[in-house]
Amino acid sequence: MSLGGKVAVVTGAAKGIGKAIAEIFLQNGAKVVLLDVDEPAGKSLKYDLDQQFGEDRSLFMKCSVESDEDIKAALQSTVDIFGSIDILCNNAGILKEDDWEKTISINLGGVIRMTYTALEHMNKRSGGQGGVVVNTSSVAGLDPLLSCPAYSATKHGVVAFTRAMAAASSASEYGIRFNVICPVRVQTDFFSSVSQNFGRFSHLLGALQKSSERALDPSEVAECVLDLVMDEMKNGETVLLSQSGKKYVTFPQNLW
Ligand SMILES: NC(=O)C1=CN([C@@H]2O[C@H](COP(=O)(O)OP(=O)(O)OC[C@H]3O[C@@H](n4cnc5c(N)ncnc54)[C@H](O)[C@@H]3O)[C@@H](O)[C@H]2O)C=CC1
Ligand SMILES: CCCCC/C=C\C=C\C(=O)C/C=C\C/C=C\CCCC(=O)O
Repeated sequence: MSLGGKVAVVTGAAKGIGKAIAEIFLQNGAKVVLLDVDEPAGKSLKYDLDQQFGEDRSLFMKCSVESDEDIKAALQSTVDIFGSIDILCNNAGILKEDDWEKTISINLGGVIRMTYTALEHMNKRSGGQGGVVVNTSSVAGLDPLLSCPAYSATKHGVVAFTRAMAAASSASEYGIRFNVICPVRVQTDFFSSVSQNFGRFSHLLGALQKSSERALDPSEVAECVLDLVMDEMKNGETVLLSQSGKKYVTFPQNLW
């Protein structure tokens, strides 16, 4: 799949992993819609990207993945301005164990809300052109972290939702592939304040730390996302991304 002429929507795009995903898509010829709640950071990134790629290659829209209204408006504007949605990256996420309802609403609810609204534009069965969705889970979506049970639950949910949607899309001929990435620690602002966000489990922080292991660079995660977008054979894949590279995760089959 070439990205020339394709339109990608990325949530949590103003910084960190989302920013790296947006950049690699632009480098590969796509148009990119940057969605984020952080308006100053989003506008500043849009300005920088305009200098590198030209003003007509990206849009920034303030959009919370918690808001159906924001999502509907952002995706309709995307189609009105750029003509289609070909790629969706559900990447926005937070970790606040002491506000677990918000953590669930953004990390899992946001993925489901965005996906169902995007389907209205992408689904081949309802006039769309098909495409690909890549969701950002975490290693915590495969191996729960004891210091953040709610965050781990949301990331397990993102893996399950992605796998179920891949199967549902194939069975229903939506023409949309679904894949999920599960990175270990990545060097972003996520970690600069994370130590205050473990709430009642703060005393467990550090129990699993492997300080000798380097954090991944966001660009390494973006390369993995690009592979999953470009390779049309990839559907229903769960990719664990660690310091030793990427590994396609297999799950037990025929359990019932
Ligand atoms: N940094 C890490 O070590 C890892 C991060 N992840 C996941 O990667 C994703 C991105 O994380 P980072 O780039 O590290 O974090 P980050 O904190 O650098 O960036 C997250 C972005 O999401 C935005 N955001 C927050 N709430 C939002 C909402 N309601 N609607 C729209 N945007 C919203 C923020 O404004 C921010 O720009 C998250 O889902 C995170 O759980 C997964 C594994 C490791
Ligand atoms: C400082 C080393 C942390 C290792 C965490 C590895 C992966 C992180 C994945 C994420 O999605 C980020 C989520 C939470 C990580 C923050 C701290 C984890 C601390 C783990 C622990 O000691 O319980």
